Amino acid sequence: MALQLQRGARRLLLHIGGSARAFSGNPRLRVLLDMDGVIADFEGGFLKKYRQKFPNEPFISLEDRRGFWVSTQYGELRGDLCDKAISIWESKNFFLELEPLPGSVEAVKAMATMENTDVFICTSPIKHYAHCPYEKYAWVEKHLGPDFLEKVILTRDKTVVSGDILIDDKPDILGVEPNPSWEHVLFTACHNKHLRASSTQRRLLSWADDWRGVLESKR
Ligand SMILES: Cc1cn([C@H]2C[C@H](OP(=O)(O)O)[C@@H](CO)O2)c(=O)[nH]c1=O
Ligand SMILES: [Mg+2]
Repeated sequence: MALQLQRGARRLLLHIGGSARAFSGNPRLRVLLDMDGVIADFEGGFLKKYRQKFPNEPFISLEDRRGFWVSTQYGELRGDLCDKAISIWESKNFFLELEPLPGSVEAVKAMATMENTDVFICTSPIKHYAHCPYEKYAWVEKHLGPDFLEKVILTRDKTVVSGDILIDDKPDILGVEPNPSWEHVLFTACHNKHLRASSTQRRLLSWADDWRGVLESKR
């Protein structure tokens, strides 16, 4: 009963947004930024390397992408294309060579210098761990600088990480914590742009969108 009341109160505070943090007395805003699809161009990098490796196979243009998992849509196109797609992001240098999404590096650097703001990169490695975790760190060092290595959180479950806001391109972010502390702001990507906005989910359309306004709304 007490636990239920506590959870209810927490949900209410989360519901009224930034004031939950204000009540807690912490003046600092903690921002969690997803990596692939938010600051690094996973979809563009995938399509480029897939077409290079399999020039005679059908492909899905970014315009026609639907659903979060690339391999699912390729598997629907033709069964064997699922494994061909997976072979791309399991290859050495796939994650390292992703281009930054337009404006992302500038925005992340600007955000990190804002007063009362803590920025973390919160990203999930693929389970084929031969290259991905190393390359994610190397990417951060290359594009954001060595100091940012302090800010990398690698986790397969983002619900257990605490923060005020999580900017992420995955529409459903699930894990063991049913009530994560953060508000998920959906970053628009080719695979999610056709989804109908849920009444509670806010979006950031790109890094040209008003990310400063979104952060301010949480203070
Ligand atoms: C397989 C796959 C992974 N990813 C990204 C998401 C995760 O990174 P991030 O958490 O930085 O968005 C990572 C592991 O799944 O690769 C896609 O964006 N699409 C895919 O189809
Ligand atoms: Mg992502």
